[in-house]
Amino acid sequence: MAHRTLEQHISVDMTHKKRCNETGWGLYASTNIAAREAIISIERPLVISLDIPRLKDTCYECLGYGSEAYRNPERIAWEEDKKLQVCTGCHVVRYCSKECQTLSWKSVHKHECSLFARLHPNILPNNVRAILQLLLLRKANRLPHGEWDAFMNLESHLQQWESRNGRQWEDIGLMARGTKEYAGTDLSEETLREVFGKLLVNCFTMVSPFYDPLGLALHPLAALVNHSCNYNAFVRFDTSSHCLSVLALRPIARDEQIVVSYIDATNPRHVRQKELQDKYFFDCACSKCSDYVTKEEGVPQLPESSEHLLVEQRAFELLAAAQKDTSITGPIQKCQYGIHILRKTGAWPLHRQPLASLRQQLVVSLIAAGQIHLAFVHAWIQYRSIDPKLMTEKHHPIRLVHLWLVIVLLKRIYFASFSPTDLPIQKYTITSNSIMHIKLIHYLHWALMKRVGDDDDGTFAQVVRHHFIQDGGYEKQRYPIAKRDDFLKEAEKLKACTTEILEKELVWGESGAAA
Ligand SMILES: C[S@@+](CC[C@H](N)C(=O)[O-])C[C@H]1O[C@@H](n2cnc3c(N)ncnc32)[C@H](O)[C@@H]1O
Repeated sequence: MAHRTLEQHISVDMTHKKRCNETGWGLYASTNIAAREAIISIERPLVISLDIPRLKDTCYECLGYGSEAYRNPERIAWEEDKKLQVCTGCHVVRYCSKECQTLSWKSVHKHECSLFARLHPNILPNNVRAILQLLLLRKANRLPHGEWDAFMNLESHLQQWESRNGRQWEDIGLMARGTKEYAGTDLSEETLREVFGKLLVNCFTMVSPFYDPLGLALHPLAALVNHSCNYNAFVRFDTSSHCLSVLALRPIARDEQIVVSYIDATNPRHVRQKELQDKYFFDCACSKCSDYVTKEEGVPQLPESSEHLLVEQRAFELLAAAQKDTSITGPIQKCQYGIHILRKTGAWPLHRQPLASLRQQLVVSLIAAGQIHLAFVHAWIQYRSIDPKLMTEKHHPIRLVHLWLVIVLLKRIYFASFSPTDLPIQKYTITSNSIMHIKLIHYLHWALMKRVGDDDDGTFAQVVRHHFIQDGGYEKQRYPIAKRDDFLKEAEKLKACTTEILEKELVWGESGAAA
């Protein structure tokens, strides 16, 4: 079989590479690039690997969601129901159709299936599966021409991992030893340690078109994009086409460096700096890290007092604990308490972290607990009051996904057969006027359509358009303008409801903030 070259996988590339002392190699715009334009598009990155929980509810080939995914509240945004069939060879990976299974078998799975079967019921972590796949394809001479060499030229920070001599260095050693045994490769353990170092430093978190984390992905060209907390580009995955793209967030001038954010850039400066040093071995010197106060967000980069620092630390701990908690009420309580202790200080505007992340986690946890009405109110606060401060571009992909979530929740409320149990929502319930409710959904969907634009052919844009057409959106498009007064009344109701819920966060009763 003829091998595809590195270039054949790259359908768009508007960059050239340059090296500088501080940041190593980086990618620069080779022409003026408009906001939202694709800078790089790569069909089938060199490596993609699903997280262990996602192997159960995600098709191993097209990465579409199976029906199991509905139990995962983060995936509320995707409304596609597929029954997945497990591979009868290994009992590890699943497919939504025979076609997907055949494609996957031919391209990768036949090389790894018997190994997965041998280890079953144990499943290797995603980074080990990623490297095994790479080595097995290399051994079978099935890697696209040039990609192995390009991968081996990437930064590994191996010496720094070694001199830090921490837990991660131990893990790198263990993974290298295990992989050598499983893949039967001619590469030495030293080279395999280097291979793992390269994976850790250069992979992206692979997300669905709705930004649900799915696993990891790596491609040697995209790996050359450097970091800035004040980024001008973002990474997107269109799962069904396996396309990894880097898109411009704002206009980028010719010869300007393309920079994405490796981390959550909305976090406080000291948290960002620590994460970048821990995972990528550098001190960020971007414009956002150099300012004492972040101009756009208007919040101090460092907590103002030791008391605030302690509260911030506690709130971050509560956030991490809520993310891990698999019970129904536990994560809700943790988020609400974290929100309460931050807001009680009087120093945390709604968009200051980790307050914003606690609210986002609260939305996810409330959906999991079936408290759709309350989840909607918090999602609404996030979309209206928090996102515009944290992400100034109206078309920022996370803002669009949050708006989509608001629409999906409003739809769920409309079709829900139950009434809200939460008192403030009962008082102002937005379902009281069902015609208005439908119009609000349509109005927001229309606003989202405008922000997505007509020329975006990504999966997210396609799903948004598909649902708009299915709901008869184009015929109804005049409603919002004709009934502006009704909308204002509805907006007042929503505002009163959010104000009451926000006030309650300042009080901590025996059964929590919402008591
Ligand atoms: C994914 S690689 C990016 C390509 C890399 N510059 C190279 O030469 O291969 C990540 C590494 O690039 C470097 N890097 C990325 N962004 C940086 C920044 N803003 N300042 C300093 N170094 C940076 C760090 O060494 C980091 O571990």
